[in-house]
Amino acid sequence: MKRQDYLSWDEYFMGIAMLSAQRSKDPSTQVGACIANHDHKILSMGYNGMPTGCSDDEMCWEREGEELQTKYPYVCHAELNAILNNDGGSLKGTSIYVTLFPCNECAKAIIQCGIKEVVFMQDKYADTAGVIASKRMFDMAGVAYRQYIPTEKTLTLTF
Ligand SMILES: Nc1ccn([C@H]2C[C@H](O)[C@@H](COP(=O)(O)O)O2)c(=O)n1
Ligand SMILES: [Zn+2]
Repeated sequence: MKRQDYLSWDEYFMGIAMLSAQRSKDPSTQVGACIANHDHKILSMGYNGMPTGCSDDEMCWEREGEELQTKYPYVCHAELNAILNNDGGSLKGTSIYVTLFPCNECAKAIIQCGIKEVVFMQDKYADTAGVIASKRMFDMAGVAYRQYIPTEKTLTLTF
């Protein structure tokens, strides 16, 4: 008889997004994303981080203060990194698994590259204009979004 406690596709793709988030150097919010197609193939992954060539050690990671001294103008979001990390093939009709609901800038990129489904874990910025705008754009553009339903399964990774 086959194993019964294997990961579902949702658990697998969200698990990859969660693992990717652990690469983030952001001290307050680590976000991961994983893009998969209808054949359950993973096409790309990403996490929030500074652009290539912009040193993680030299850039600011502050949330507050003079804008140019915060992380916000510089950090590349997990979803955008996952889209840009894709190796040239089409992302049309794919699903993006992301640990935090996409902001409006990532929502535009998600729509423009043809991703058709967003599966998110947290929505802690649901009340912000950015996330409200994302949902408005997804609704208009026919991008489905659904919250990942936690399964309480625990997986221990020992490195
Ligand atoms: N959907 C999102 C939303 C945010 N991020 C990144 C941008 C920042 O690095 C961090 C948020 O920081 P906070 O304001 O919570 O201190 O998360 C992302 O990658 N994707
Ligand atoms: Zn974003």
